[in-house]
Amino acid sequence: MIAFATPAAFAAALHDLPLPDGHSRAAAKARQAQLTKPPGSLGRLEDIATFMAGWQRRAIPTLDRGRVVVFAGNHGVAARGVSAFPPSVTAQMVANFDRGGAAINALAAAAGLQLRVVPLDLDRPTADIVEAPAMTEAECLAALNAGAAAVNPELDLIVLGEMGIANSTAAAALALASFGGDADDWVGPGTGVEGAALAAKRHAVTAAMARHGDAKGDSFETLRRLGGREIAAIAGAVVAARRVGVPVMLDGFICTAAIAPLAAANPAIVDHCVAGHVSAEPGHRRLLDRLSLDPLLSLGMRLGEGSGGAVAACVVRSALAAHAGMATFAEAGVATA
Ligand SMILES: O=C(O)c1ccc[n+]([C@@H]2O[C@H](COP(=O)([O-])O)[C@@H](O)[C@H]2O)c1
Ligand SMILES: Cc1cc2nc[nH]c2cc1C
Repeated sequence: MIAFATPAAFAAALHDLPLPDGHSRAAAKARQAQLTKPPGSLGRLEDIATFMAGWQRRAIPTLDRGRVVVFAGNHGVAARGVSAFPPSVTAQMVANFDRGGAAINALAAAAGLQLRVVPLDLDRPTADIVEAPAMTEAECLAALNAGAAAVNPELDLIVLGEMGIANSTAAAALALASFGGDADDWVGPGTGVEGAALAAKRHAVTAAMARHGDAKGDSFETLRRLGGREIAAIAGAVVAARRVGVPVMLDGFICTAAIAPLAAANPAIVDHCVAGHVSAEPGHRRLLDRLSLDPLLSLGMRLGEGSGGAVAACVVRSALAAHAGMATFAEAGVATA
């Protein structure tokens, strides 16, 4: 299992990243060319099969062991009135996940994925990022390692999700620190703020950036100062998954923002990741563009909790079913072009 002992060890894990297996990719591509369809006619499904083959290191990849992991955390910046909901909702939704009543329970089951929920110190919110670093070094390392611990090397796919009232403020700050621009480029309604609350959110992101902006260029420090526990856990999970060769399905704006500081340090960190969807949060499209990620779906979703990633996993399942199950031209006796 992967663990990061120090901030320097985390930074080092972002370099010399493992590559997909070229032979398995080539074998999958060759198989696609032999299946009974005009070449390329399954479009993106063909690319998904090849992608999964490379990371799973086999010509015929599977989705028998897929897992959704939802990390939850609370945020001190919530006290600034930047969310439409009170922070108590984070723990209440975790209880709802545990009872099976949330969207992700239904969507993970529909996608044939196991669901794991990881609450991270919910009764100890991170510090308000306008006033102080969100986390201490030890807290940030613990969160990164909680993420890494959720990655079983035997998984065929891991779908990452989050729950945390006010975390779209932290996500906007991370995107700003990683890719520049101004607060307006990255701040949006989140759970549904408008008017004075939206202005408070914009102000919080601008002020947090003024305080912590000198950390940009250092992915650990950026996560520690501007992120949150569930966000750092996603970052840790993405790095750990890469080191053990497990492909990752990303969810919405917050989930994607978690890897923005990593991609700023090494853009190749996204190579084992698929963007499940583009959420309705306006900054998400911009962030995906900066990461050169092309989302599979655009459904107007903005829920988080891994929901968009779980729906997109159904597309992966379809891609792999066609790849494994179709006959070749030779097997079916169908004439080639
Ligand atoms: O995934 C998204 O793109 C997304 C967009 C807006 C809101 N959310 C969810 O809503 C919460 C963050 O919104 P907020 O307004 O509390 O910052 C958090 O629990 C997220 O999972 C998620
Ligand atoms: C009810 C609710 C459910 C959520 N799931 C993810 N983020 C959420 C935010 C709220 C407010």
